[in-house]
Amino acid sequence: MRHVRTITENDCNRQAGEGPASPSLRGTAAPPGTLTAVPQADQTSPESFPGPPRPARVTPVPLAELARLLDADDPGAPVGGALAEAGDVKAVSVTGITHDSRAVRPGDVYAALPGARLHGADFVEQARTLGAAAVLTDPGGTERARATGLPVLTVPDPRGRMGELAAAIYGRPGEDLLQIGITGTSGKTTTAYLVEGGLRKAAEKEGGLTGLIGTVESRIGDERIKSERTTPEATDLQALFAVMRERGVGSLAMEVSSHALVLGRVDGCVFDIGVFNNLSPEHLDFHPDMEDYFQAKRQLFTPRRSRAAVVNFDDEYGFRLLTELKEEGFPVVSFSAEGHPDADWRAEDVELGPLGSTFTAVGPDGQRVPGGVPLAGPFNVSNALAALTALVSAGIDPHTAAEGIASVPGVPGRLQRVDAGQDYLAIVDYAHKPDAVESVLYAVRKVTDGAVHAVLGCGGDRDPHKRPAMGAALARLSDTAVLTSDNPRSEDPLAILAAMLGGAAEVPAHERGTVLLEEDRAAAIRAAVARAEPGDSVLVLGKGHEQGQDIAGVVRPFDDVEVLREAIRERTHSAVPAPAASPPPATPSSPVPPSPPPHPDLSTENHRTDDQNR
Ligand SMILES: CC(=O)N[C@H]1[C@@H](OP(=O)(O)OP(=O)(O)OC[C@H]2O[C@@H](n3ccc(=O)[nH]c3=O)[C@H](O)[C@@H]2O)O[C@H](CO)[C@@H](O)[C@@H]1O[C@H](C)C(=O)N[C@@H](C)C(=O)N[C@H](CCC(=O)O)C(=O)O
Ligand SMILES: Nc1ncnc2c1ncn2[C@@H]1O[C@H](COP(=O)(O)OP(=O)(O)OP(=O)(O)O)[C@@H](O)[C@H]1O
Ligand SMILES: N[C@H](CCC[C@H](N)C(=O)O)C(=O)O
Repeated sequence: MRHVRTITENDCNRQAGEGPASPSLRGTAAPPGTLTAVPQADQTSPESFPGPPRPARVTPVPLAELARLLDADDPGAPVGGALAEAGDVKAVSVTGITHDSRAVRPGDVYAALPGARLHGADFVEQARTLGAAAVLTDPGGTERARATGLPVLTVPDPRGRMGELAAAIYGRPGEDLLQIGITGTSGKTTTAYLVEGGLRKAAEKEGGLTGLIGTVESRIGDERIKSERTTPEATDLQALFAVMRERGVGSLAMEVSSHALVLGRVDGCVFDIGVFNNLSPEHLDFHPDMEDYFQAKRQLFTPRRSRAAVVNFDDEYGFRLLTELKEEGFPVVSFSAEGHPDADWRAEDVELGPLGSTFTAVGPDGQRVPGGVPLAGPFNVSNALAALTALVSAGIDPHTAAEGIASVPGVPGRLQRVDAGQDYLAIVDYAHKPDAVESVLYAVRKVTDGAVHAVLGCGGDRDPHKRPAMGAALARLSDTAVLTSDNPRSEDPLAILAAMLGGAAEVPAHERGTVLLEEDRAAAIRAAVARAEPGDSVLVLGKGHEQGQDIAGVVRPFDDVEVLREAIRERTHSAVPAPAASPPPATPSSPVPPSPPPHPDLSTENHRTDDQNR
């Protein structure tokens, strides 16, 4: 597959012991929860253009038409309007658009955007060299753009216009796709996979391919492409829609982050269904407060962005959204995994298991649909019910939807089991915010007879406010809490650890497990594995599917699944018995604060209430 960073046919993309690499995620022998993540973040074929995929065929659009589009919608554009800035536009036509000078292809509009760190206008020369046909920019970039000799379209807010322009250049591809967009602090990726499972099942019956766009990967049918971020920038998103349409995709599930809504990445899209999962503290470096964060997500549920809403009745912010949407007369359907009778769809007869759960989805007309989800934890019942409600709202038969959801083989890095023949549970999960850490620890506690040993770090250059709460959650809810590094990025890993430890120390000593500090993530994982006994659980949290660790701007290969598997094998082969029931001595790399008795006692007598062990 050219021009696309594809991972479908890579041998790394399968589990040990599986058969030959399959182009499909379907039909593999892997048990639930073991789907692998994309293996190489930067895989490109030598002859391909850098950057995300583009459609093979685009009908050239005269630049004058684009200039008119901008002027028509923006009579207030400065210096005589966009058209006046565009020079001799009659001779120029356009076949693509990008906001990244490095990804320019011949015939593109290069959108030179003002950013928080840089101005895209500083890269116009590179764009010209690579064959840009024109530049879209703001007044601050006009002069630099003109110096290239290219036609220049100037508007006050080019980021705000880029999406509609991209949609116009690629022939409004989103209009030909059934689109389900999912937002919320936690569960977007999982729900998107589950929705795609339902869409696939429907497509098997009705024809066509399905698509997926999200944090881990994008999928065009069975082809898997590494993602750069949760929601692509508008230029890349519209191109991806066009590729999907070109290859016969009829429906797609997509994650919509709050960044995407604020930064115009989904401009030019109207989702058939917008799904709201939940809201809890996260990204408070980007959003000044929770209200701003809620309002950002709220934008998805306006006629400009969605035709109908599916909302979590059980979530505090979900309930507020539901109430507001009903008052506004916006079409909305609610769901409740807790079985609230006022919700349109609710879960009954929920049976939670270590590998997944079953439930009955009860609909507004009393219909009863047997459902299942191949991932453990009550929150995944909620994600599955969200998916089912969205699929039904999009017109898919509920039984087909439920069948498709239950047949999803797993979600990379989400409650992903690692099995190297050990007699304890080992799990990799992407929990990297307080609410998710708590949810996953509660879920694993429920299915663990013995002790829970959990490893967690916090990402650098990301919301610092969540660090103490994450440290506290780990200390409170695990028997061994190993605090370690995530992606420190430009920050001092020890400073991040100090903030986590501060939170852990706030938990009264009798309510917390043994707290260990180990800056080196692989060593931290080994430390957790070293403490595991039969019937225990080892959890490695925060990085999930990620394939690298960013330390001081250098990304080294690091895959929690592989490191955990290796640690388990090492321990099995060295046959070292689990350490005796006393904490290891404090060393410079493990300055352990005063800790309670070790886990055999903790698991039963850690003074936790039933509620805490819920
Ligand atoms: C806050 C945020 O999201 N910022 C994004 C934004 O940055 P920015 O506007 O400040 O851009 P900048 O770095 O100053 O650069 C200015 C312009 O120069 C361009 N440029 C820059 C260098 C160059 O060589 N050539 C070039 O053309 C850039 O493409 C950009 O258009 O536009 C950039 C270009 O697309 C993004 O890379 C950048 O994402 C940053 C790196 C990021 O980390 N974003 C994360 C937080 C994010 O978006 N996360 C959410 C997930 C949230 C969740 O659900 O957990 C997501 O949707 O992924
Ligand atoms: N509905 C939920 N409620 C609470 N926690 C959840 C829920 N769904 C998933 N989680 C937890 O959050 C983690 C991230 O889940 P997932 O990737 O599905 O969410 P996300 O919204 O896409 O996250 P992100 O925005 O950080 O990429 C999971 O690994 C799990 O620990
Ligand atoms: N979408 C999230 C992912 C965080 C994952 C975690 N491993 C980290 O690096 O902080 C972000 O970019 O903030």
